[in-house]
Amino acid sequence: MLNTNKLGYWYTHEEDYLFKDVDLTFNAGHSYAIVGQSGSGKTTLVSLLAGLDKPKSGSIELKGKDLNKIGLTTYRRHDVAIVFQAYNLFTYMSATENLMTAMAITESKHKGDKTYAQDMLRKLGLTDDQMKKNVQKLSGGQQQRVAIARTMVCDAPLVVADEPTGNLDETNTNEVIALFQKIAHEQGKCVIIVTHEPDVAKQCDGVIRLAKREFTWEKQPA
Ligand SMILES: Nc1ncnc2c1ncn2[C@@H]1O[C@H](COP(=O)(O)OP(=O)(O)OP(=O)(O)O)[C@@H](O)[C@H]1O
Repeated sequence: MLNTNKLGYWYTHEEDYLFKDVDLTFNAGHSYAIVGQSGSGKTTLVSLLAGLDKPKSGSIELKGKDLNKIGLTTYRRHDVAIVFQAYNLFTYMSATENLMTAMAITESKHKGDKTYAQDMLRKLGLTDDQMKKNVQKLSGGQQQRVAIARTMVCDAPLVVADEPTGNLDETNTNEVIALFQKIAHEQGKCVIIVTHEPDVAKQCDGVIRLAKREFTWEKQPA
């Protein structure tokens, strides 16, 4: 699905690189955790994988095609769905409206289908009353569920999440991770999650650790 070829990144000088010559492969139908100490470059890596920034060296390919050839705007609109710690929902809209907007922007095949959006929110545990409310009136766990539902109604084959459980308690964390597993195993998407939490990493099919400027596989999907 997605692979990096000799990927490298640095912010100021090349000699202060965060990582270099990184070759990683991410497959459809699996979830992956990216772990490593604070400041090691995890967020930077997923920003590149999500097409939010360009590599300084090497390249990233989706199904064998360089992201630069696809075009980062097209890639972000059609191929990747992003979940942030801070939810990044449209705060002046309801949960249903957030999903409807995402489907419209990404040209999802379910564009305009309100029942589909509501069914997805229901599946993720939101009540009819909650999905009509302005999202700011929902709890953190409920807002993160809306953000995840948003990735599920879009057709993007790739889901990238940066600390998606950072603001959640243990129960909500477990539920959110179970949802990511469903997205990978039942919808056949490729899910990549940056996390500080060992319990979250443990539940993913693959674990990649960034240390000493190198990414290494701690666990590879079966
Ligand atoms: N825009 C920027 N300009 C310069 N340096 C930056 C910028 N963004 C991040 N950095 C530096 O790059 C390094 C890697 O940052 P990054 O956020 O990718 O790490 P991380 O592993 O995700 O950290 P954390 O676990 O704390 O979120 C850090 O030392 C950070 O200070």
